[in-house]
Amino acid sequence: MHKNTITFISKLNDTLQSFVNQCYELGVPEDFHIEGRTVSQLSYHPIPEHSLIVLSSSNILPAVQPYLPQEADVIIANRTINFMHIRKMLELPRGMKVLLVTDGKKRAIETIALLKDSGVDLQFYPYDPEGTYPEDIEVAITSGEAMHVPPHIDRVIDIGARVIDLSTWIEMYAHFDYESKDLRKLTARYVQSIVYITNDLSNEIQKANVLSKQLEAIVDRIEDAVIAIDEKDYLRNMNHKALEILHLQGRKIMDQRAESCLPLQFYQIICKMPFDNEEVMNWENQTFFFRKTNIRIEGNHFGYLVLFRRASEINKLEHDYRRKLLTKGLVAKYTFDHLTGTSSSFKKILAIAKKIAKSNSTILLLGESGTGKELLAQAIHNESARRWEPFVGANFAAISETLLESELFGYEEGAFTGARKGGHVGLFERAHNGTVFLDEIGDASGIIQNRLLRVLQEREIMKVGGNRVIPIDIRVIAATNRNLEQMVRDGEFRTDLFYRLNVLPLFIPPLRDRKEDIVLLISRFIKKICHELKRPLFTISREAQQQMLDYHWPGNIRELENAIEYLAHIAEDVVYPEHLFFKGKVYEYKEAEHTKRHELEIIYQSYGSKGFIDEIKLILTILKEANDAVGRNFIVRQMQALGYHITEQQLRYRLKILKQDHLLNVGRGRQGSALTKKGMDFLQLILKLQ
Ligand SMILES: Nc1ncnc2c1ncn2[C@@H]1O[C@H](COP(=O)(O)OP(=O)(O)OP(=O)(O)O)[C@@H](O)[C@H]1O
Repeated sequence: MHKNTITFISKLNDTLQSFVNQCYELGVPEDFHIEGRTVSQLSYHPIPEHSLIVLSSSNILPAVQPYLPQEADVIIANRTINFMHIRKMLELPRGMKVLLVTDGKKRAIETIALLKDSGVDLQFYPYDPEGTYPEDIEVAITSGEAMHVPPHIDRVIDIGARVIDLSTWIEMYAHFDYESKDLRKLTARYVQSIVYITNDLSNEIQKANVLSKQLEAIVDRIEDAVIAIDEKDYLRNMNHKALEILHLQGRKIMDQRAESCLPLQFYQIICKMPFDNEEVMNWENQTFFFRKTNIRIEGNHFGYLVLFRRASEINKLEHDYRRKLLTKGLVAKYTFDHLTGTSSSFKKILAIAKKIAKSNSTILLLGESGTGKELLAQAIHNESARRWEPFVGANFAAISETLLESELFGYEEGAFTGARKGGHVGLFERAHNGTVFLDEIGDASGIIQNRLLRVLQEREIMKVGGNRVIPIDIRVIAATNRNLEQMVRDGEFRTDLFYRLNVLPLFIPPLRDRKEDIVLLISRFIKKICHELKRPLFTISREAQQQMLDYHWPGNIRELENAIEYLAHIAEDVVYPEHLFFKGKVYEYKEAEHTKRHELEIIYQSYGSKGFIDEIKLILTILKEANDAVGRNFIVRQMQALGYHITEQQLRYRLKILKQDHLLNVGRGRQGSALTKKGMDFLQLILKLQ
């Protein structure tokens, strides 16, 4: 029989194990004999006689009682946290919500009390299998009982079973009359484990200091002014920029209440501001862009961050960026404000163009040469979300085919004789994130069409002589004055490429079909050119203006602009008919037949999509056969006789559309409607296509 036997008893084996480990760690005297029993072992593994019995908790006393030897000495252990494991908890952010899990709520509450006494600053919730706890908890802490942690919590910190505290050890030593030197050794060892963790902590604190200095340096280098305020309204960080804007340099404000150290009006602004929204605010007569964001760490809220910057600085940045693009020739100069025109057809185009500018889809601009397709493409780019990114144009009629491929896709170094060192970045690559304008697409050769199709389908390019694909993000706007549909039919243009491009087609009517715009354009160009030439403004006589309105402008707006420039050189204050170089020329409606037909086809498609075609065909046929202007009543009656029931209101709407598209003329008052030449052509097209 050993003289100094201690028998530890607990419910769980792990707890017994941690007690035995603690004996070795503390270096108990050699004549100590350690025994261990779980409660369930007691029935077949009795407690040795004369042993000092140490119970893990008073809870197990009733279960142990029947097995206690007579006059046994029993100590109920005071238990404490194993400090070696406390570190894991200190890594969690202060005040974070955590679930404390043991085998029952009571012990969880005890452990929480212990942890709080040890200075652990977390928001603990005791786990109760039947109870509730906040749903957003993401971390569980357990003292050796990870098996009870609810399965949806992924992060579990096991701080091990609680160990026996110093007071119980002293009580055990006293029971066996150990000398004071043994006690001193015990306390020294016990305290040492706390010293280890203190050392660890001081290292951690040093590391944290370095990190915080690094963070400060980084925050200071941010161009925005930054303020971090914690959830209790204390200022935790503020960079130089913020100090400067708020005139707070040199003041000791860190870790003070934000309300008491920030200028009151400023404080009110940031309090009222919604989260995660860019806000424009005025402060001391300057405009600022503000942004306020929550600071969340592992689902817990730790205050918020305010970032702000003077609008003028942002404008400067954007300006600099644009200037950079400009020097590379990658900027779209024109916006919708540069597009002149008041005719209803032109206004309709502008309205559609503004709408489709916002989308990312490919746009196909159709129209005769000089109608403003490139101008519109630039305006669309500048109205889109890509406006700060490059706008790159390629003209398929202007570059030779041999050059075109390397211009579009770039080439690798050594791709061919004469290839530049370092290779060449192609147009598509330069346009990355921006817009590519494919002008005169109808002039692209078969080979280029194949390559283009690939780019549009795959959104990636391969350089000439290269073997690597480069992904690109571009918006495509294509333009042509040719009839692509006819070209497809004639086998000159790839069908699949046509469908890729024809996503959002937009037809710009020739100038002769929107004469209302001519006067406005004339006055705009006069101002522009006189300003450039630094000459006084001039006017156009009524007769000359009438001739200009009657002229058919085959070169469209470009021709009109050139005409005004010419006049600015030759005319004094007033332009008379004799100044006009096209005087006497007769308007012949023989401009590109294909463009005319294409326009009619687009009208056909648009009526088709509204389901009007049959009715329109009937209306046009009635008008044609009447061979004169007829009233609405007449048309309604004729249609009814042919089995079509249409109200006068419905008819009025259809006539309005036909008039807008110049397919018929509607006379004033009771004069009725009559077919135009264009209307006649359109009827023929319907008959042909049906
Ligand atoms: N609505 C408009 N308002 C003012 N100027 C315009 C307008 N449309 C075109 N212009 C001017 O007319 C000229 C021709 O325009 P643009 O080059 O865009 O035409 P385009 O249809 O692309 O011609 P092309 O098919 O020959 O390339 C340009 O100088 C442009 O500034």
